Amino acid sequence: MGLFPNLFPEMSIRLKLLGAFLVMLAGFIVLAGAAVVLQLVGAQRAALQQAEHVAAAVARISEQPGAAQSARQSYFDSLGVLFDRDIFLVDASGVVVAATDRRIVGQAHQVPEIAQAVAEGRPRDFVGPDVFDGTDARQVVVPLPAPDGTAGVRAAGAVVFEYTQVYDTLMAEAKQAALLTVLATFILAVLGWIMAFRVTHALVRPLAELERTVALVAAGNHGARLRVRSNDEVGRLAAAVNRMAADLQRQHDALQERNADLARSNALLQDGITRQQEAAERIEYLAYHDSLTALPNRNQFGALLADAVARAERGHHPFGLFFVDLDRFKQINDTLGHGAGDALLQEVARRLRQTLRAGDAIARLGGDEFVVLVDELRSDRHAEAVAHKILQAIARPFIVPGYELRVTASVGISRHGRDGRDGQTLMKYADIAMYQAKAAGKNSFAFYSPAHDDNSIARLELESRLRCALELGELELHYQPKLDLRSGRITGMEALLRWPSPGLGMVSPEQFIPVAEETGLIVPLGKWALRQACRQNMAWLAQGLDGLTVAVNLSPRQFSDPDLLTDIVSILHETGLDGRRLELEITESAIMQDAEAGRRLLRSLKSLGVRIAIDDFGTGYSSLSTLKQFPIDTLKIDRSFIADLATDPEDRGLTEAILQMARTLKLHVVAEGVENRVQQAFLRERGCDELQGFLFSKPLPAAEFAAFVHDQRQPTAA
Ligand SMILES: Nc1nc2c(ncn2[C@@H]2O[C@H](COP(=O)(O)O[C@H]3[C@@H](O)[C@H](n4cnc5c(=O)[nH]c(N)nc54)O[C@@H]3COP(=O)(O)O)[C@@H](O)[C@H]2O)c(=O)[nH]1
Repeated sequence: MGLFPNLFPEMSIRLKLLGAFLVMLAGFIVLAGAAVVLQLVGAQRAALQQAEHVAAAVARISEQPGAAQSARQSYFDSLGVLFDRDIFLVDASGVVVAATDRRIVGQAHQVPEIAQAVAEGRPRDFVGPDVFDGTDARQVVVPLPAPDGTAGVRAAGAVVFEYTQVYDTLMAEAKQAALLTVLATFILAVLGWIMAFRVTHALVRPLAELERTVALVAAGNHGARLRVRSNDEVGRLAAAVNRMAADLQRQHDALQERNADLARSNALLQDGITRQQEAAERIEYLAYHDSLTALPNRNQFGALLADAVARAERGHHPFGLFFVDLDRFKQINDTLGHGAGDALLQEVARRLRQTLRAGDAIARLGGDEFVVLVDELRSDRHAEAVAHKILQAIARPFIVPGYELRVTASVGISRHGRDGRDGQTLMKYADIAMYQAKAAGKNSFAFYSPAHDDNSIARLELESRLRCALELGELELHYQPKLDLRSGRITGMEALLRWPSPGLGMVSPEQFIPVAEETGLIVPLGKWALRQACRQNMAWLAQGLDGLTVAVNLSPRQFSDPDLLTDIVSILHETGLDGRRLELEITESAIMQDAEAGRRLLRSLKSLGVRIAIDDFGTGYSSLSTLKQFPIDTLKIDRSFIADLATDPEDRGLTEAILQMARTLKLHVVAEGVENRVQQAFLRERGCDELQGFLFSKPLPAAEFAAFVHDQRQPTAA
C-alpha cells in the first residue's frame, strides 16, 4: 500500500479528480470564510482598542493632580473639536463632571457597567444607553488611575467614550474587505471548478479512449487504434497500446493462417480417413455382398448356411435350400448385351426379396445363380409352395431397357436332415436338383433325389465318352435335304452330327451337343464336322451331285473361337470346296455375343463366298432390322413356329411377318421342321423359298442322302 491508499477503488478517476477538486474548493472557501471572520473581528477589536486608547489617554490627563474643573472642561471642549463623539468624565457616583458636550455636565449617568468599572478599577466596554437619547451605543469605560498607579482598586471616576462611530467606520471598512474576499472566493471557486472540469476531462478522455480501445483489442478487434494526441505519459501509453495491438494483429493473422492451414490439413486428413473408412466399409461390404444386386454373396451365404445348420442340429425345424437358375440367361446376355443382363438380374433379385419372407435368406452366387434358404421348412408342400412362388415371380414379364422379356427359371430343392446334414452337401444337392429341373423341361422345380446323382455321373461319363468318340472316329454326319419350294429340287442339305456309341447306342445331339458346348469339346467336334461336310460335298460333286450347298451348324462357342476363320480357310483350301457351296448356320445369340467382332467375322467369311444363315430364327430377341446390319443370306424359321402353323394363329402371324420382312430385306428364307402338306401349302402361299423337314426326309447317312438326291433328280417316267 502506498502513501495514499486507494480509498475508493470502484470510483472512476473522473469522480475521484472532481472529488479532490471539491475538497480543495471547500477548504479554500473555509479559509476565505475564516479570513472574513478575522477581518470583522479585527475591525471590532481595533475600534475597541482605539476607543480604550483614547479613553485611557483622556483618563490620564483628567486625573492630573491639581487640575481645576474648568481646565478639565476646557480639555473636554478641545476633545469635542477632535472627536465628533461623546467623551465624558463621571465621578464615582456616576455624575458627569466634564464632557465634550457641556449640556450633560452635572447629569447623573447611572449605568451598571460604568459603576462596575469604577468599582473594580478596570476598563470595560459594553453596549448600553446613550447619555443623550438612551439608545444603545458602544461605549468604553476607563477608570481614572489610582494616585499610586495601582490598578484593580476603586477609582475616583471614569472616562466614558461612546465609540459607535469609530466602530461603525472600522466595521464598514472590514465588511467591504470581507465582501471583496467573498466575491474573490466565489470567482476563484467558479474558475477553479471550470478548471477542474477541464483538467479532469483532459486527463480522463484519453484514458477512457484507452480503456475502450484496449477492450476492443481484447475482444478480438485487433485493428482498433488510438489517436496519439500528445507526447506525454498518456500519449506514450496510447502509442504503446497501438504497437501492442499491431503486434497482436500480426500474431492473430499468423495464428489464423496457421489455423486455416491446420483446418485444411485436418480436412484433408478427415477426407482421407473418411475415404479410407468408406473404402474399408466398401471392401467389407463387397466381401459379403453381391455388388450387382446387393444381395448377400457366396461368402455371407456360407455363414448364414452354417448358422442354419447349427440351429437345425439343435432341434429346430429343418431348413430347405432352393437353388434358382434362370433358363436361357446366357442367350439373353449374349443377345441383348450385359447391360440388359444386369438389369434382368437386379429385377430378379428384387422380385425374390419381394416374394419371399423377410426371414428367408436370399443370395446371389454368381452369374444367374441365386440361392434361397428357407428356415423352418415344415413339409414338402411348404417347399413346393415356396418354389411355386419363386417360379411365378420370375415368370412375370420383365421390362429391361428397350425390351419386354419373358424369362423362366429352374429350381432345385434340398432339405436339411432328409438330404444331408452339412451345408456343402446340401448346396451340392440343391444344384443337382436344379439341373434335374432343367433337364425336365425348365420352368419347373425338383427335389433332390439320390437318383439325380446318377444323372450327374452319367453327364460326366458322357463327356469322357464323347472325348474318346471324337478320337476314335465314332461320330458321323447325317444330311437332311433342303428343297426349293418352287422347283421342288434339292438345293442342299444340313449336316447333322450323329453319335452311334458302341456303349450307349445312338446318342442324340440334344444330349451330347450341350455337354460338348459346356466343356469346350464343341470346338474340335465342330471343326471335324465342318471338314467332313466339305469333304463329303466335294465327294458328291465328284459323283455328279453338283449344285448342292452344304449347311453346317456353328455353336456360339465355335463362333467366338479366334481360330474359326483360319480353320475354315484351311478346310476350304484342303478340301477344295468352293466357298459358295458352304453355308454356316449360326444363331442370333452367337452373333450378338460381340456384335462388332461378329460383323467382322461374317464379312471375312462372306469374302470367301461362304453363305450365312441365321438358325432358329424367331426364338431370339433380335429384330430383322438389327440383323440387317450383318451380311446375312438366309433366315431359317425355327421349327417350333412351323409345328403349330395349322393350329396356332400367333405362329402363323409370326411366320407371315418373318416372310414378308425377309422379302423386303431380300433375304432367302428356309422353313425347318416341315412335317405335313398343310405347312407346306401355307409356306408356299406366303412365298417361302426352301423347306426342310421330315415331310421330305429325315437326316440321312451320306450314302442314303446321295441315293435320295439321285432318285429325286431321276426324270420321272412319262
Ligand atoms: N453345333 C452343332 N450343332 C449340331 C450339330 N448337329 C446337330 N446339332 C444340333 O443339335 C440339335 C439337335 O439336332 P438334331 O437332333 O439333329 O435335330 C435336327 C433335325 O433332326 C431336326 N428336324 C429336322 N426336321 C424335322 C422335323 O420335320 N420334325 C422334327 N421334330 N425335327 C426335325 O431339327 C434339328 C435341326 O435343327 P437346326 O440345327 O436348328 O436346324 C439341333 O439344334 C442341331 O442344330 C453340329 O454339327 N454342330
